[in-house]
Amino acid sequence: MATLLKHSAKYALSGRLARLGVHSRHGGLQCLQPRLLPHQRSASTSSKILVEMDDSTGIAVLTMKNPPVNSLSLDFLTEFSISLEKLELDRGCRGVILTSALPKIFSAGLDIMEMYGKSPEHCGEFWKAVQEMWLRLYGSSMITIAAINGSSPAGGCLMALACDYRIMAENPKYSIGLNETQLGIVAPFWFKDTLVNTVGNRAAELSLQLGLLYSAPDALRTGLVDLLVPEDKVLSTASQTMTQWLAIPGENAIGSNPRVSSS
Ligand SMILES: CCC/C=C/C(=O)SCCNC(=O)CCNC(=O)[C@H](O)C(C)(C)COP(=O)([O-])OP(=O)([O-])OC[C@H]1O[C@@H](n2cnc3c(N)ncnc32)[C@H](O)[C@@H]1OP(=O)([O-])[O-]
Repeated sequence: MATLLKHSAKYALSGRLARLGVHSRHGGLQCLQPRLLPHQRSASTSSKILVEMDDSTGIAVLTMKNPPVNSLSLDFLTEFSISLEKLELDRGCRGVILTSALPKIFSAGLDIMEMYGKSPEHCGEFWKAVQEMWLRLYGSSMITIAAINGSSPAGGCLMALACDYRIMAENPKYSIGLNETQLGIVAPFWFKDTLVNTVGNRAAELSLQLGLLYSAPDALRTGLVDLLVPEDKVLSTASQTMTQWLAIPGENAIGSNPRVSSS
């Protein structure tokens, strides 16, 4: 499995590099651009993803900024996979925190406009990009933490589930879950497997069959997320947690991960 994940995650992206520089259809959002200290660098080349690498800690923060709701369009997914691949190849990078620049939304999931009225070729390319995003995150050799600072339905939840650890803002208005059934869609088996691996069989059955969206407290109770913290502490807690994980000697935290080490 590990070999499959790693090899699948490495297939060429160069043909899609041309998509970089395509601007958001919605545009216009003012994202905060933190001032970087000398040991920090912006590794970002993309308009929809901000990557900030701290060389002193080996931690990168990957911030999604695809307004209005961080929907996972083909352009966005391509940029995401390229950004993650670059970090994977950066020997100094050991951990990635995934978060959102948008207020109240982590990610609204797959961009529904990519699935409506498009050619079979476009749908195929889009679907490949969704799978690639999942393969890259789920099979990453870095520690990955989702700092969930807003709602995260469907594909947004999949993204969070593909990380090693999930920290969510304890705002009861935010929800997370694989709600595809409610949309008349059957979640693919790898969505299901990712959920089962996180919450167990029974909770996953209920969750998928009913298309449940969980409030932040319910998500914690179900095991969909690992920790709730006040909204303004999500990112700092993710950094502290990452530091703990990276303190595990050698590659042991990665090596102990059943999904990476099972083959
Ligand atoms: C096949 C395999 C499985 C499928 C997996 C999936 O992920 S399927 C996907 C399953 N995803 C869902 O079921 C999520 C559905 N979305 C929601 O539940 C809510 O939008 C929200 C909670 C994310 C944000 O609530 P809020 O009150 O803060 O914001 P708002 O609601 O006012 O929306 C603002 C604008 O964003 C637009 N837009 C929204 N989502 C999408 C999208 N996915 N894509 C594109 N666009 C989207 C929305 O139309 C509107 O556009 P407008 O009119 O301004 O041009």
